[in-house]
Amino acid sequence: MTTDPTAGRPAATPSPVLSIRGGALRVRNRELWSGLDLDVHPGEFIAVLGGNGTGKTSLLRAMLGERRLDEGTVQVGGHAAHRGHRRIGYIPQQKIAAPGTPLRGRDLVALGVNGTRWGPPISTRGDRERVDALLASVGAESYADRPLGSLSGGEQQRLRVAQALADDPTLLLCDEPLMSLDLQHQRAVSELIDARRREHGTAVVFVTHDINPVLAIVDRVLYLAQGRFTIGTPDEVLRDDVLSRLYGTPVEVFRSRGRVIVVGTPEAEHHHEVVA
Ligand SMILES: Nc1ncnc2c1ncn2[C@@H]1O[C@H](COP(=O)(O)OP(=O)(O)OP(=O)(O)O)[C@@H](O)[C@H]1O
Repeated sequence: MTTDPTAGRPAATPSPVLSIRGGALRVRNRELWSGLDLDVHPGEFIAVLGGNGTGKTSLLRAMLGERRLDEGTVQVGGHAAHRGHRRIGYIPQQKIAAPGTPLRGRDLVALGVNGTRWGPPISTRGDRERVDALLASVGAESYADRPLGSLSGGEQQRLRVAQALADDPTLLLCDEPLMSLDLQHQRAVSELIDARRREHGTAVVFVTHDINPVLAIVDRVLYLAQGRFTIGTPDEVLRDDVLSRLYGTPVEVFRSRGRVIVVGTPEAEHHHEVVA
């Protein structure tokens, strides 16, 4: 197991945006993981991989200050994580709006701009211009005035990205943002997030079941399994020996046409699906 919080990174890097020391989480007397040290630096893209219930969402909630770690500390920008941090953008696990939802895409993005995510409607000209710029940045102008419930999953997800970028975040937390999107929209949403971190130095923590759509842009992987974890570059982590040690069972990693396929994990056997 790799425990070095800077594993896989070159020396002499700027101060971390996010820093976890000795992190541990437990649910109902079950340890999800412990001893987690992780530094995430400006512009870094960290993928968090792992099967169902390994604590990926709980980890993001600890970064958001919505859940306390059972041990250890989480700092964002040098201060203890707390709720309502203005410089954290959050894309929660996708919820497609019901067909009758009257809220428009423009309103969703405006909620991110006007101070609190659930605050009053915006009114100032500056805010309206900011909403227009955000809508343009995700290519959503043409459907911004339609009710959310009438938009496709990919269109809604672009709007969620725009909302998460509204506060000019230094840290962007994404919880399965590609879930139920087709390949074209997976690529489009990944590119939006990648552009943000390249152009603004936003650090990205990206929870995903499938690393393949973002394999080319991931700097490091935090892989959670069996109450343990490992951290490193995709080449360091996505290997037979490393994952076999992590899972405690023989696991094979195949690479084909730029894709990674992991075979032999308990998740793959139970769900007949590829994990990474
Ligand atoms: N509020 C809660 N109360 C009790 N148990 C919880 C709570 N939130 C999460 N858990 C449990 O903690 C474990 C980790 O949940 P979490 O949602 O973090 O996992 P995950 O890795 O994000 O899973 P998935 O891939 O299925 O979304 C699960 O067993 C879950 O049932």
